[in-house]
Amino acid sequence: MTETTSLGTDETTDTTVEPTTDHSQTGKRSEETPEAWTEYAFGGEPKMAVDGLDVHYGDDQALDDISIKIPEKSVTALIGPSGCGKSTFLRCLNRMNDRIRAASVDGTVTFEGQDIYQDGLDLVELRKRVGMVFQAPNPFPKSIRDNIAYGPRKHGRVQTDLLAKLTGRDDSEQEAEIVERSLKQAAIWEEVNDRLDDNALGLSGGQQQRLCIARCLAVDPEVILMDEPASALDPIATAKIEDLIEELAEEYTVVIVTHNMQQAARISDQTAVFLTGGRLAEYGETNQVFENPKSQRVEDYITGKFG
Ligand SMILES: Nc1ncnc2c1ncn2[C@@H]1O[C@H](COP(=O)(O)OP(=O)(O)OP(=O)(O)O)[C@@H](O)[C@H]1O
Repeated sequence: MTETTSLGTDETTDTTVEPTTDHSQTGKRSEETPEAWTEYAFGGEPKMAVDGLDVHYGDDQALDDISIKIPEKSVTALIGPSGCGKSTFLRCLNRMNDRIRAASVDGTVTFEGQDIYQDGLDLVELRKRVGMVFQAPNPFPKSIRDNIAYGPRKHGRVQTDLLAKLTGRDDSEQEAEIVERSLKQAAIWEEVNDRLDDNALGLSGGQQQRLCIARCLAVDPEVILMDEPASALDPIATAKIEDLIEELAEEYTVVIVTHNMQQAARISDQTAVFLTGGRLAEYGETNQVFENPKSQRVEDYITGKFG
């Protein structure tokens, strides 16, 4: 994830430069993006829908008129060259950009038809329903158990502290169930169930990332946003995360930013390709986007001609 305060065109990633390929044989055009290239007709109501989204950091535009409908219980991959706005887009889905002073967001983002940018929206509730997992695993410097129980305690779902006990309420059993269920869902229970009181920082990087996924699951989200969740991990840990994401998509709506095109092709149901300038070049069913892209620029990007 790029977290900078200055903007500017990086010549090495400037995909606004036309590729040198002769497109006359393919009939694909690279300069325009017809709506048909980004309108993915999947049938049914979208879990989330983004319409005419523009994001600026100060005077610099990071996203330009993005419209996407995200189907539920599936994996949506966001790919594209560095700096094209993938992380910015992801952060718009649970209003994490609100925390960036320079960011201004225009357009509409709905969650099950409800505008998430409407005044007075409960952001804690939104981020509970639309959870996020970051590139670098970021467990709290607490025990494994406390990491998982943190959210349920904060949201008042379980009370296990001294005051609760004094007032006759003790949800320790319920908390233990949430901890076990979340760790099992994140495929890490077997590795940690005998050391739940150990500090989470003692786990390996891959284990820490699955712990962070478990922490996100503990508050029962409906959508899970993942920003390059495996980029800091070795191939074995990455494979575990990929398997886990595919399993999670049976129950949750997953939106993942990845630099790894093979990963996107392996695990996602639909793929959105962003290109420099913060524009959406193509959005559709993953096999179609990778095997028969409508956009020449997307084909050039996927085949490694630039980016
Ligand atoms: N906090 C910020 N303040 C100012 N500009 C930002 C900020 N975050 C991102 N940008 C700028 O917005 C543009 C899009 O950045 P973003 O991180 O969303 O792209 P990305 O596609 O996720 O990049 P990468 O693949 O390198 O993580 C870039 O030009 C970046 O410099």
